[in-house]
Amino acid sequence: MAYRMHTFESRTALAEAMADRVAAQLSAAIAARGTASLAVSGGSTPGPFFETLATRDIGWDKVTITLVDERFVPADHPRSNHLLVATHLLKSKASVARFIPLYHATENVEEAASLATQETAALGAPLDVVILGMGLDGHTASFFPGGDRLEGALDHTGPRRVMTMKAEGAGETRLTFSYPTLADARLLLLHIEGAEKKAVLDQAIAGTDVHAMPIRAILNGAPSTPDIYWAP
Ligand SMILES: O=C(O)[C@H](O)[C@@H](O)[C@H](O)[C@H](O)COP(=O)(O)O
Repeated sequence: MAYRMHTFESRTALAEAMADRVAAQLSAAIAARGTASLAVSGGSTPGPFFETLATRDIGWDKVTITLVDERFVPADHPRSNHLLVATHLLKSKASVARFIPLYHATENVEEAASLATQETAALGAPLDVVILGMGLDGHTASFFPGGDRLEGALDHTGPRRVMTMKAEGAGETRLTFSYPTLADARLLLLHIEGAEKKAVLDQAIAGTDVHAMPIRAILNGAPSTPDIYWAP
């Protein structure tokens, strides 16, 4: 396993430190290449961090934000990760950032995945910053244990794409970047909070079966060494 652990006294301290780290990486990308790319996860954890990041004074007009994964629901649906980002991140100084959604109101989810693959290809590779979360089942992005396309999603030599994923623990059908797009980010972060998530992380570190706990594919063998940010 290769990772760097960053532990904080409080979730506020974590949000401030991670916002500084992400802002610095985005600014460095803009200085080096004129633009920056940021892919974020959804769920219940990142909201306060998004609010903090949105206050950072960087060249947000040169930043494109997208999602690590998305539920196949429209942007006005309460389970939408696009809605989460629009509410908590595309505001304040970050309101001028460009956003590329993964969801498209297409006939079927495969068409939406194909459109999202085309639209996000413009971000180039590697992405500058990828922020992952982790579920209590050890999933990350939409790499769920038992996912119908988990094998293809985790293929280190597979195409950089947005693909569909169905799994018992996922709720709606998902749209998710594949492993190659996420795992070689210039800055690869895993943001988890609480004692339960720490126990799941420890369990993931103690084992090797990536199908049982897909987060292991990030902790072990990712081209980029992930920085884990954790607070109780
Ligand atoms: O769409 C999603 O749900 C996320 O992208 C997903 O991968 C998330 O990071 C984990 O499920 C953790 O979610 P919580 O922060 O809600 O625990």
